[in-house]
Amino acid sequence: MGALDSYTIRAAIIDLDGTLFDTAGDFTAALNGMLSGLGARPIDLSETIEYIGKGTEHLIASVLGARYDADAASALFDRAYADYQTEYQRINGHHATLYPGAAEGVAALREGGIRLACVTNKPLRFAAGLLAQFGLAGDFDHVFGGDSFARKKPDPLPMREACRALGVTPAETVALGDSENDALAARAAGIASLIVPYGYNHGRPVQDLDCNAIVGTLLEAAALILKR
Ligand SMILES: O=C(O)COP(=O)(O)O
Ligand SMILES: [Mg+2]
Repeated sequence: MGALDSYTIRAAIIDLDGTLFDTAGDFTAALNGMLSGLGARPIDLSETIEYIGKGTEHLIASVLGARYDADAASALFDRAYADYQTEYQRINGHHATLYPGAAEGVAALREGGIRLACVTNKPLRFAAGLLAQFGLAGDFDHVFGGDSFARKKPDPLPMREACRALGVTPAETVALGDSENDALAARAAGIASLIVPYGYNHGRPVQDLDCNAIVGTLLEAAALILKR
């Protein structure tokens, strides 16, 4: 019995950071550009990874919160947020790599006639820019970012809106992600989910997540979805 045997899947909603791409190096470089302008302690990859996944506001608030008291962190937020975006725009894709099986999984799903949306908490322009750099933009029917809707994952709104845009029901859709934000959003939207173990789940094991299955790669996910 495969994890999706009772489903007829017509669409997949794929997360970006930690699922398609290892972007921890891009995040770390942009944060360090911002932190050096503030004269604050730099960040390393392992600290960055704990904060990725809940969008830019959460990321900046977490980084400042680990370096300043609450009043100083909130006073610095607007400047830090603006500086971070400038830095990220400049370095987007310089350090990012596709995970093994990610491009192959996307290609297999497309060839199998599955409609695809990318739903990420990353700002839309950075997500669209990265997909374009790696030649994947054309594979997605829609791309939605953390600034595309009023609420981000783990709220189900982005998943519901993606289903609407794709012209499918939640029951015909599967979400592929790397974190609790994807699993919770999918569950609340009534969408099945497959989770990869190699991304960013705030330092916690993905085995504890409420999902349909853990899959080693997106290519493995594609095989389950296409029931090959
Ligand atoms: O920008 C983030 O917080 C990461 O977003 P994602 O894991 O939803 O792609
Ligand atoms: Mg992710």
